[in-house]
Amino acid sequence: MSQPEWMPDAVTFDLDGTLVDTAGEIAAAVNATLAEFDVEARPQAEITALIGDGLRALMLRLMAQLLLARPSLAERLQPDAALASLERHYALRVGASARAYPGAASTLQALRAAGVPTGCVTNKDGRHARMLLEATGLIEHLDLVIAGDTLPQRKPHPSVLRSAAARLGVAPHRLAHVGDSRTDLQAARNAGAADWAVPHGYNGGEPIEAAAPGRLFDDLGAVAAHVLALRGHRLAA
Ligand SMILES: O=C(O)COP(=O)(O)O
Ligand SMILES: [Mg+2]
Repeated sequence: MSQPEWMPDAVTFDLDGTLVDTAGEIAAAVNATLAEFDVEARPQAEITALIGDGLRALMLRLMAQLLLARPSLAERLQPDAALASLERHYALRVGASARAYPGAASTLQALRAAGVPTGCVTNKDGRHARMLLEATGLIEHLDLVIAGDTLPQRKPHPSVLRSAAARLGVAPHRLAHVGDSRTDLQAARNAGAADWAVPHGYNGGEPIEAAAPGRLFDDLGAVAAHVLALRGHRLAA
């Protein structure tokens, strides 16, 4: 007799690039910051490729790239001032143009209706994450939000998804985490959770296939369809 397929008891989702397409407003905030320091705008793709470890990390990496190419920019692009400016510009825009990916709300809803708790685990700061989840209406379909400043560590540290699992009342190996980036897959593997992915996100500008996800879904709707089919199978047996 064949083994029944592994089925999660809870599912967590990454935010940027997984539940919500935030790249446009992040790039707009970054370019508004650069303009304030008299630095020319960068292409959206260059900024998008830096999303994944939080806003501060994004800006510091972008500045390192810019300063490498043009050391003289150091005179006017100071890290503390640039980070403070980005915080202001992003706070003005967060949730304004970001859109939930197709199927985000219905997927969360369907999972919960089937008795599978849902969470959002992001490296974004909590205040920004909450604003986005409220603006997109996803917050009401989530049992848990863990942001980049909720715990002492952030993804991919093993404690993050272990803590998510504990708060959702399941063992880490009963959790599936769905993400758009290598960081998410690593966070899942480090915690002993399933490393699932969707292809529509950012992942440093590289296809997520290169990071060998345990399971790659075409879209968010396919995640719910998969879990519900497994549960139906299990319930019917
Ligand atoms: O804000 C970021 O850079 C990353 O956020 P994410 O963990 O939701 O992808
Ligand atoms: Mg992401």
